[in-house]
Amino acid sequence: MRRKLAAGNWKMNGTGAALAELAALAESHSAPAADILVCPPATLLSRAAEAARGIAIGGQDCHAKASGAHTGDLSAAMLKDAGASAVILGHSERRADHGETDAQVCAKAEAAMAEGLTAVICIGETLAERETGNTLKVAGTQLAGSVPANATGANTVIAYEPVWAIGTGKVPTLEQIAEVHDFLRAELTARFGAGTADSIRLLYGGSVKPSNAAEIFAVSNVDGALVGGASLKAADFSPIITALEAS
Ligand SMILES: O=C[C@H](O)COP(=O)(O)O
Repeated sequence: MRRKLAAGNWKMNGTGAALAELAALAESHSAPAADILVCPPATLLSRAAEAARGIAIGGQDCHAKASGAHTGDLSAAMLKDAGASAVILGHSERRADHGETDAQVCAKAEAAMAEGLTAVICIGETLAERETGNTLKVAGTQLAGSVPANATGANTVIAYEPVWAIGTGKVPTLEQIAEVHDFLRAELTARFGAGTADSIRLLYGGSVKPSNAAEIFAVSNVDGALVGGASLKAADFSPIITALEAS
């Protein structure tokens, strides 16, 4: 049985004052029936780890190399040292802004896993790809190229995030979410076998809010959510976590 996961991605939002939201979240969910992960900007990782009290903390990216001349980058070991237990990799914003390829995402995931971090690997189609009927083809290609061969339920989480649903208020139909999540589970089963595939959590991401969370969490093979905007305030993220716990 997969334990549900509510993951928050603060993206490039938040200074020290935002840690009050994390503290409030921890206060409201001291014994959660689902795993909770918050991924703040790297500048807040250490302080977030102190404020989190039971909530896991994650980074939003890491370099594939352990150290070296890579100005501005952070290694998996650095994230771990700052208190992270997970890292988001291959988010569509990084794929778009920094040209990250599936192979690069895979190398980063291998580096994260080698440090004992859980890799939250993001995939998802653009609107043009959906409208041309290529959603599953894109999802399958990204999954195959971005997920390392040593993936397990302990070191890997997959987040399906349609690019057109991120920060737009647009959400796929529940049937569309189910189609992709069922497909991803089948692809993982074909590659890793049922035992491993059944242990890897599949998150949905893209305009998840308190008002739509429960119906999304009822969808086949949805094991939680990767939440952007609605993870910034405890008042928004908390009811999403509660909906997940009840699902
Ligand atoms: O990583 C989170 C996703 O990009 C979703 O963002 P959003 O909830 O603001 O649409």
